[in-house]
Amino acid sequence: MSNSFRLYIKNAKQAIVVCNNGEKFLTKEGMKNMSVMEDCSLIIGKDGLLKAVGPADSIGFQFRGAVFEKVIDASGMCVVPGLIDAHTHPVWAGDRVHEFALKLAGASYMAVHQAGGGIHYTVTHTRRASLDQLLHSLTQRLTRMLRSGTTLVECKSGYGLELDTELKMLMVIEKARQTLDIGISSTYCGAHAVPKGKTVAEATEDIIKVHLPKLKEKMAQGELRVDNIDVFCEKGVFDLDSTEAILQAGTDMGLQINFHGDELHPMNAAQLGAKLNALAVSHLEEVSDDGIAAMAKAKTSAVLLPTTAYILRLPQPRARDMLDRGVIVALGSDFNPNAYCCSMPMVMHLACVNMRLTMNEALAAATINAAYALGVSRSHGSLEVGKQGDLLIINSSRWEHLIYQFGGHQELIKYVIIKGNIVYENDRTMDY
Ligand SMILES: N=CN[C@@H](CCC(=O)O)C(=O)O
Ligand SMILES: [Zn+2]
Repeated sequence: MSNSFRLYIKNAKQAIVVCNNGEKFLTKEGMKNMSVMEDCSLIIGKDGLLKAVGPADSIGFQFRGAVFEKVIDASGMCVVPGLIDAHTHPVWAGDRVHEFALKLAGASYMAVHQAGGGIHYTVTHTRRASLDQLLHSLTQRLTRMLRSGTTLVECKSGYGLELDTELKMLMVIEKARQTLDIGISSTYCGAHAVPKGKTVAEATEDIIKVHLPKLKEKMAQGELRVDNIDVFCEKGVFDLDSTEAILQAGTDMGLQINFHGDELHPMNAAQLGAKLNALAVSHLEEVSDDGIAAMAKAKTSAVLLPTTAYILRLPQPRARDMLDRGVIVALGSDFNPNAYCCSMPMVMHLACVNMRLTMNEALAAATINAAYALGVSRSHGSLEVGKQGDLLIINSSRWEHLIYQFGGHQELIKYVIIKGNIVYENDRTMDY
């Protein structure tokens, strides 16, 4: 075995490894007993994978004489896995700050959408934008996410609604994947709204007969990598039958299902997700008891989005009922022009206060369970030997400060590390 490694992090006060038995996800009990090590060191190899995680003394002894490209003395600091954001819409042009004012004055999300604003407004601007413009703004947004501790992010298309713009968005995501440090899971979301001038049936047919075959061709040629398929299943958008047809066509071409459901109206989307073996259904503010039971049984994870319920003043998703019944709960920022939030620490804080998650539950939901929602919990989501060396070093002697200090992550996160490389070092941390 080689005696030369990429990174040695020594003497951390705490390392929150999250789980240590190769679990693919955690449900309520596992989240409660999340694995925390005191006085710990970690080693990451030149392949970017974790080689050792354990007591500082024994790691020091075991690796005496080894050569490290970089050593970080983490005395008094904490190590947590890189955060995983399981739901974002980060590729778009044209902000909607004017609509924020309308919503503050009482307009509902759907009233704005049906009046031609909302997603339609963003579609108009995104269709006009060049690939380079979209890539520039995406890069800035993903950089903000990275500096807030996100090391893997799901990125959706969905502001094109016609083939060329959907492909342009997916190509922008692909270029970001190839050039940026942050990990990306790419999602085709051509069924994000029914385009103006088309019926639901026409839009569904266009997606199944035109968009998906083209996507399949580009994926086969190695031009694009797409991991997931998404539909906005909602009253006045895509109904349950058209949602099922689109998701089934996506799964037939090898995409993982991860879709918007039961957000503004109860749609039985959770049951549909369970029936189709979806990896995840997002939102779920209006999920029924039967939907919760079906998701628990099928191991379809619930991606909860605290910013959406907060900004739109929706009822909170019933996170406690989901946890009590064994649903795999994950978190996402839902970054989009309606919910402009790049920070998973703030998302975790909102999940704790508004959805009544414990801090342990919030961290598990933003790490191992978000990895599960994206189908990557074999390689991501915990600090276990053999997994990718993605982690944060926090300038605090207790990890919970990352959640407790609302908005304080900018002064707390000292290092963001991906595959053992320091991708962000923050000189402005303060340890109180
Ligand atoms: N609900 C549908 N999609 C997004 C909002 C997109 C938008 O308003 O631009 C969401 O998840 O919140
Ligand atoms: Zn969304």
